[in-house]
Amino acid sequence: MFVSDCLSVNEKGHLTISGCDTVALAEQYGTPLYVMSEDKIRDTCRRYKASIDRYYGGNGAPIYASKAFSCKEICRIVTSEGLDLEVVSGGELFTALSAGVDAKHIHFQGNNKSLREIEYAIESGVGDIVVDNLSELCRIEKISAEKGVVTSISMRIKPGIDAHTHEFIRTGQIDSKFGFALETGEAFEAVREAVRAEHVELIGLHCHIGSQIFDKSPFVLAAEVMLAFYNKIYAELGKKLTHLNLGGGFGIKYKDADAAVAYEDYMNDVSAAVHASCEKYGLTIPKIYIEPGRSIVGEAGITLYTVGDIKTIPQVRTYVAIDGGMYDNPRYALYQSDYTCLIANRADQPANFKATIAGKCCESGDLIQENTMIQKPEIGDILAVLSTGAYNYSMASNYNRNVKPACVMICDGQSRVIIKGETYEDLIRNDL
Ligand SMILES: Cc1ncc(COP(=O)(O)O)c(C=O)c1O
Ligand SMILES: N[C@@H](CCCC[NH3+])C(=O)O
Repeated sequence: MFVSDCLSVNEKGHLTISGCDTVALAEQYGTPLYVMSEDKIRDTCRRYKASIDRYYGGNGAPIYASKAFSCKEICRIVTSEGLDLEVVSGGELFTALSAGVDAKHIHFQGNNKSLREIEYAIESGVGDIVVDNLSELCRIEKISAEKGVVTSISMRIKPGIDAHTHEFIRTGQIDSKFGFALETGEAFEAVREAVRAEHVELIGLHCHIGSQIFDKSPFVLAAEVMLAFYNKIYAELGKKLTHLNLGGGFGIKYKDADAAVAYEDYMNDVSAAVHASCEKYGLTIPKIYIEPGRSIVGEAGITLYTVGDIKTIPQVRTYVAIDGGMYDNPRYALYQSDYTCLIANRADQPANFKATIAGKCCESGDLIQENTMIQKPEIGDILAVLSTGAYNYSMASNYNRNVKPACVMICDGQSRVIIKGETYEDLIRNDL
């Protein structure tokens, strides 16, 4: 009924998340409020881990792409389930290390890592730095030489695959700022450089074709393209790699109509392609990594707001104004992303009222959803936006000097704060 299996309705007609009444949560913690289900996150981690175990005998791991939601508690939860962690900035690395994540299980991505970030990654002993471009390779080589260490690296390859998703969140096609192109020979030359370099050890290849992808075929194609390249490196350079990271990007449900594919199905088809390609080239199956972010936390999260005003413009539309907006969820403003919205305190009622959900920022485009069907709203209602666990908190800002909401985690029917809500004092902390 409600996009995610951790959501339901109780006898009061209130929306629940993993057994907790969302209206009670809004009362206890205030709104806006991010709410995450630990049960759901752990369940998804276990499904991914079981797939790596089933198809590759555990040789490899799922890596949680922490950009989807980076905070200490989520880092602790996913790594306690045996996942590795991907970080893309010094800040995400600091968060992961502060949470106690073993640096060897951290993969450092990014298309323009600063000198400071590279030094920090090397000093911390991260397991794998994923190199995006030649200048970065030179920087890593130089810093490693200065420190007298050999740094493990992978190369980010653009497999030339145009996945069907929003233009801004595609990354694997040739016109992308990320990685080395295969078609032009750039990737091969970069690998040759990496193999020559003395203070880096090239362990593997990485690709990521985009995000929120429902179709299985681009993932299968990417695996085939990457293994052909993996083989070429051995055949022509005599370099045996050991790791292949096939990226993330699996689609989740934002609306009930979204045709999300079960993760096991992706894994089944992709692993069939991996096994077939390895057999074709006579390769030992490398350690296989996948790097999902959205699909681990997305459907596990909701955001609760209070309705503060309802403004009907005759013959035009009705705006339902909430106490949050693009500062806690910029995704509609950025990508016109779909969301399911509902009145949490009347979740059992029919959604027969057409509303545009407006945020409180000083910006006409500050909307969460336009012309969406919800239960007839009243001022003071709790409005829930579903599937907000990924790329909401992590993309939040302080626009208009709004404070970022708290986040509570639900486990076994109990709630606990995992991120405190910001205060006005937090806003001026660094002001001089
Ligand atoms: C390199 C890389 N890995 C992993 C991810 C995670 O993708 P998703 O959250 O769609 O699973 C992304 C984001 O698209 C990415 O850029
Ligand atoms: N931030 C995007 C996805 C980017 C994925 C990271 N490369 C979203 O909200 O959908």
